[in-house]
Amino acid sequence: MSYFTKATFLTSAPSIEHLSNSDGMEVAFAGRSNAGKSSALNRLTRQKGLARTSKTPGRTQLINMFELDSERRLVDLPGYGYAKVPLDMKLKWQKSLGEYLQKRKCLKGLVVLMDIRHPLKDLDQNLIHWAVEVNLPVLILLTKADKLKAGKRKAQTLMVREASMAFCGDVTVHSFSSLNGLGVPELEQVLFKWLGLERQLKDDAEEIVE
Ligand SMILES: Nc1nc2c(ncn2[C@@H]2O[C@H](COP(=O)(O)OP(=O)(O)OP(=O)(O)O)[C@@H](O)[C@H]2O)c(=O)[nH]1
Ligand SMILES: [Mg+2]
Repeated sequence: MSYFTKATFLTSAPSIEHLSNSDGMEVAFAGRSNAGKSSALNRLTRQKGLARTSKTPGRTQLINMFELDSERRLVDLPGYGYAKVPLDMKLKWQKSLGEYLQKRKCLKGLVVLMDIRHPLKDLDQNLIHWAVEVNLPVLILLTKADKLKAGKRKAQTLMVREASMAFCGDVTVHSFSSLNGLGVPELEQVLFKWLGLERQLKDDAEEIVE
């Protein structure tokens, strides 16, 4: 059984300023509205209803925190870039997201999710730049990879890998599908590393062998 299946809902916060506990370690999932952040968290944790997903963009307005163990958390951030959100709210969100990346000491890495068919929009690039500036490692997941045939999927992944080199930081790119599980082992491996759980990875692997 994967370590991540034990995730439980911890708390919701209306904004980053309201986040309390900054002990331990956390990894945040960010991306445009509808990119598939909540679906990815559900797939990772093998819990269909852990994070709320929706066909309507902008569904996750709150920051939702999930606990893995007493020292480790996963964070589902509200999506950005949804056209119908008023401009002042958009600006406020961008400002607080920037502060979260800069100031939150327990943040160990950022997973940036982008639809494989429309990657690296302006706001995605800004976010990755902010993360790289504060030396935060970034994992780009190209979501909904099941929507493309293998050839196009590989071409898109290579294109984003090449483009991401321009960020000059610790940026890794994988294609991902919450529908069929593509990219889940790669995601798990990166999270184990960021959360200081390489030992757990070994245990999980041994369990599979047994
Ligand atoms: N085919 C396919 N659909 C997906 C995948 N991931 C998410 N979706 C669909 O995309 C829509 C949005 O998914 P969510 O997980 O709610 O997206 P989100 O990024 O959390 O959206 P917000 O909370 O609004 O920012 C839903 O209809 C999902 O079923 C995927 O890997 N493949
Ligand atoms: Mg969501």
